[in-house]
Amino acid sequence: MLSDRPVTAPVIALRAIEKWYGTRDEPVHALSATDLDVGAGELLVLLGPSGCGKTTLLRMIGGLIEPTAGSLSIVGRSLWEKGGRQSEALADLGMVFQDANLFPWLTIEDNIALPLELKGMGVADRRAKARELMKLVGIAGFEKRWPRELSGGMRQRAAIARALSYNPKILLMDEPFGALDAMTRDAMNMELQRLFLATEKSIVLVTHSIAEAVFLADRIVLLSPRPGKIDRIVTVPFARPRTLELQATAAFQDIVLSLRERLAEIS
Ligand SMILES: Nc1ncnc2c1ncn2[C@@H]1O[C@H](COP(=O)(O)OP(=O)(O)OP(=O)(O)O)[C@@H](O)[C@H]1O
Repeated sequence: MLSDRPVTAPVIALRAIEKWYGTRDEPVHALSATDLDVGAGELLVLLGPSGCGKTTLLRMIGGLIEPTAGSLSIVGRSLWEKGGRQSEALADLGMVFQDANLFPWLTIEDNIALPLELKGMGVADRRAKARELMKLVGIAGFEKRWPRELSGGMRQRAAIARALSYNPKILLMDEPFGALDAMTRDAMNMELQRLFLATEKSIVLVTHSIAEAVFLADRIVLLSPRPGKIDRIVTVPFARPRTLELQATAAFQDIVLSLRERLAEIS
């Protein structure tokens, strides 16, 4: 059975994208020339051993790091302009990191509304939008709370709501649940799947967890290190919505096991 979300025109297209970091010693070849497409409405997971370039790749897609070579387009528009400036394609991207990075002096709703404030939206409209998003991510009722008053999982929900505030087509997530306990992480995986199905975003997510990758992904891009490059791309065949019970099935465990074996070989 193939995934029920067909991959259509790419919303992210990488062509021969490469990254070298200059350091005091030798330059580091973080990613060798890489081609990759992410389809509209696809959930793509980047998986691989420490140092294989997952974060580098995600940050290049997000316009936070400029590639050393290659081209990168977002919904058909080149992300980088001449002179090292990002183009308007940046508006199609929302980012979520391992740490929620909420401002402690702003209420939850004002944290979520901040990108809209920066775009010049009035206070009533942006708070209404924040409330709508809080309902979507399951934290309605906490509008006037401070970030410190929320659990780690709730703070990550707020960070996701903030990333969705200006309605980007693509969500980029760097180990968004890496700091959460196992039960909260399971709950957040279910929540992310619900959001993914409800909003029809494309998502690129970095994780260290093989089970999380197999549970969430339409396709898993396995990267190998020194220098970082794509080792293989694994299509995950399970229909959505997926339940946590799926993880106990032989079919799920088979994919986890083959990825674990390959990870051990390339680490
Ligand atoms: N700013 C930097 N300057 C120099 N080298 C860097 C820099 N950022 C990353 N690197 C190097 O580039 C390589 C890829 O790093 P990156 O953080 O992208 O890997 P990763 O797969 O995300 O690792 P992890 O799973 O540990 O987070 C590593 O060798 C790392 O040491």
